[in-house]
Amino acid sequence: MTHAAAEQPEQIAARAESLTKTYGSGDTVVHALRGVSIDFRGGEFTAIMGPSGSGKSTLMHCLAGLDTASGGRVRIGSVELAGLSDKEMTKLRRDRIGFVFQAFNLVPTLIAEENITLPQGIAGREVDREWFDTVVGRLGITDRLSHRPSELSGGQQQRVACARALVGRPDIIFGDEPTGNLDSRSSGEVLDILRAATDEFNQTVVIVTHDPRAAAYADRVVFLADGQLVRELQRPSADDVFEVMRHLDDVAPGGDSTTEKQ
Ligand SMILES: Nc1ncnc2c1ncn2[C@@H]1O[C@H](COP(=O)(O)OP(=O)(O)OP(=O)(O)O)[C@@H](O)[C@H]1O
Repeated sequence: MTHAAAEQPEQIAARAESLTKTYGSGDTVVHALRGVSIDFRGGEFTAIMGPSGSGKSTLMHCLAGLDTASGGRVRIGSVELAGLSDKEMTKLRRDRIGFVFQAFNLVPTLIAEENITLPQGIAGREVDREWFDTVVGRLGITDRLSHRPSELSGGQQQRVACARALVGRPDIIFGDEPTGNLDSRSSGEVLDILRAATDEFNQTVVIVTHDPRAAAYADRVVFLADGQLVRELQRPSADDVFEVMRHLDDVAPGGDSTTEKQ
């Protein structure tokens, strides 16, 4: 089929189509997503930005199969999430997706190394020791591997969570504020390794961030306002991102954000 070939579906790591998400009903209804359509190409690093409450986390959770959309469709690779059973969804998340989410806490009784390799163990896969050493070395946690999470700083725990997401080399990595707890040096280490995941291993990275400097590591920055995609920048500088954010803050919340559409 020439049409399918032209679309090159294997190049799309994740896709949202007309995604809507509504919380509550009646007077308390919240339209967190109002019809979001977006593709994430394989090997691309995307940052999602937007004012507080604009729907960033909701979009990421729906894309990662952690939350169910109210309407529209989500695809990871060529797999449509709506058609999956709970078991299939768990397998897809385990095999294809890495998470660096603040809510995804480390297991308190396991040392850092065990936390990092846990998903591989559950999946019954061998850990690539060379890649493991590279990841923990680049993240600066080699000397913290035998410590439990309670013996690590918040930033170190965050880097352990990042290592856990990277070690299995998933097709796509979702990060919700992956540098949220980190000082600028540690942030740089996390962002460098996410950048390397795309540049060196053709993995796809999607992060939510409030930090224009973090967004400047991405190939593409997309902006949400009031549940809609309103802007997109390719390879922007931190200053470019900051300028757009400032303008979005002016029109949000609930303003006529669609006028921002390009
Ligand atoms: N479980 C929920 N129940 C009701 N409303 C919710 C729920 N989760 C999110 N919302 C609402 O949906 C909207 C989008 O929330 P979301 O967390 O996606 O925004 P965000 O852009 O990630 O915000 P922030 O930058 O503050 O983390 C907000 O108005 C929020 O209050």
